[in-house]
Amino acid sequence: MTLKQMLVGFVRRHWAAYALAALMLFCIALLTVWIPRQVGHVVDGLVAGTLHGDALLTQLAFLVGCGVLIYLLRVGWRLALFAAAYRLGQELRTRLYQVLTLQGPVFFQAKRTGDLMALATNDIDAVEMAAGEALLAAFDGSLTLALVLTMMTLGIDWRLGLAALLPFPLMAYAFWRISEKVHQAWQSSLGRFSGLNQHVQEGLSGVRTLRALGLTERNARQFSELAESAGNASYQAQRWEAAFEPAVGMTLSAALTIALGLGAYLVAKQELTIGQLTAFTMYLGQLIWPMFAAGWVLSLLERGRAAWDRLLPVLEAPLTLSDSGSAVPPTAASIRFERVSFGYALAETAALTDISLTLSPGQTLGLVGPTGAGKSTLLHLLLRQFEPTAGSIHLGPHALPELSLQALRQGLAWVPQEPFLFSASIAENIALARPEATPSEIEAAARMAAVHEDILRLPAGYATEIGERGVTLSGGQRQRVAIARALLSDAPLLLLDDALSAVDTGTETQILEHLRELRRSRPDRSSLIVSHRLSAVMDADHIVVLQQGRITEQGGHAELLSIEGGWYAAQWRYQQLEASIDADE
Ligand SMILES: Nc1ncnc2c1ncn2[C@@H]1O[C@H](COP(=O)(O)OP(=O)(O)OP(=O)(O)O)[C@@H](O)[C@H]1O
Repeated sequence: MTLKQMLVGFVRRHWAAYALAALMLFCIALLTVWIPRQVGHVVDGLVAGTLHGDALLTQLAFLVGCGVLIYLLRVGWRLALFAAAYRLGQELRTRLYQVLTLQGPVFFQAKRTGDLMALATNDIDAVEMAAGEALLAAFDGSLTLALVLTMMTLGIDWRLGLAALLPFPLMAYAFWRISEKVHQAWQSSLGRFSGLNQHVQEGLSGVRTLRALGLTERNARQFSELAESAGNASYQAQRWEAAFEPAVGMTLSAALTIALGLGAYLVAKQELTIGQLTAFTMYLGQLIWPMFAAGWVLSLLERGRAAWDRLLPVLEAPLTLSDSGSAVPPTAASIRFERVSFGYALAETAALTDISLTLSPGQTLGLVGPTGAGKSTLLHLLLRQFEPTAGSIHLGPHALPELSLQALRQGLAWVPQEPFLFSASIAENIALARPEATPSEIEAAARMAAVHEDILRLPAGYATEIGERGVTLSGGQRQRVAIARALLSDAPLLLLDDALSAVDTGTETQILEHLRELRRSRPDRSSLIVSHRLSAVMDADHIVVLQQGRITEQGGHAELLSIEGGWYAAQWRYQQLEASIDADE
């Protein structure tokens, strides 16, 4: 879809606002062309000595009244128009946001956050301007041009009108060449602004790391270079836009010279009155606005087109995951992986190979293995962030694609390795998946996640603001807030991805004990616990060891310990030794 098609569709949907603005502009244009004609009559009346006294005052009052009316109508059309244009900005932003929330990680791996933010702000603003200012200025300019030309040629003298138009084709050619350059310059400017945005976003997110590594100066230098390059690109675009002005000025000066020369000749031949020549030169002056409007409209449209060319591929990008399932998710969670394999797009080796495993309702499955073994990847497949390249995954009786993504994700309470907390109160962060939860339910979840006492020590307890504008929580506290969030949701399957790595072993034992109690009271709930620390999974009903994407050992804790030379047994001994050294210290 081109910018033009999109704008036509939008104007059709909001035709009433555009029609109202156009009607007001039409009245303005009529009044505007009527004024010089009236001034011409007044001048001729004064020259002939037929206009004086009350009649003269009435005429002048009439002219002032017209001026006030034009002013009011101008305010009116801008209000009507901008209300419509803002609606386009809002529609596009909502559409972009919806697209982004539906896309999977594959999409975000290929896109930079700074770019996406620039699209949602700068680029949509540019399209909004094209739908607002540009469309109406185009209408206003064309209307004024048509009326002024009619008055000049039919109302005054057609020979003078045609002669004054002689320089205009040259101006049209200049406009065409300049608008090409403006388009290229805006394309480059919007792209560089995106790069600048990306730099700011990364710089602010990683400001502590940059400071710790002593890289702030280098980063500031890079920023300054990017800012200069973005500034230059924008300046270049403005320079080309500025070229419209001299083109208008030169054309009008040439037209005025021709009009005055020929006009003087016609006056001398008494084929034109001085009043008519005065009115004609006033009309020529009125052509300034349509000419400027043309330059302005062209530059706004070119900027809008450059922004639309960047927005459209994102708005129309196919979803990286199909979402056509309609099955109802089961209330009791069981999972089944059947010969599942998966490789990341750019990776040379498979992240998971031939994985088969089962988790029954009410049971706990432990997933362990060395770093990079594929544990998180297995959870990502379960969350349908990626599709397996072979095999299938079932939640209850349904293969995952049979469920809608929304239904699937509502059935899973996932605590990632690095949970994200929003800039909101602790209570709101815990109640994210169930905003209607009562304070006592939130507190019960926090107690189960062993974070209640920590929260009470914060300045405003559960109402304490966290995130960028509030207090910063420790890694372990963040993990426990995220666990409380997961426990508060009604999802029957709890997925902990190394979610206890930052808490001490005492707290870990406490949380695991609470989880066991929860399972006894809700036997339909199951858990999948990924952990580096084997103590977190030793009581699980079944433990699976992953190494280099394959299952190498599985069974109960005791069974795995008895495997001679096995990874689990060796790791258990090592971790026990480590714990006893820690205890001695
Ligand atoms: N988005 C990605 N793109 C490409 N390769 C990836 C991606 N995410 C993970 N990998 C690779 O897939 C393999 C498995 O990674 P995964 O994160 O699942 O391991 P893990 O067992 O969870 O590791 P850890 O215990 O360190 O969290 C690793 O080799 C990793 O480098």
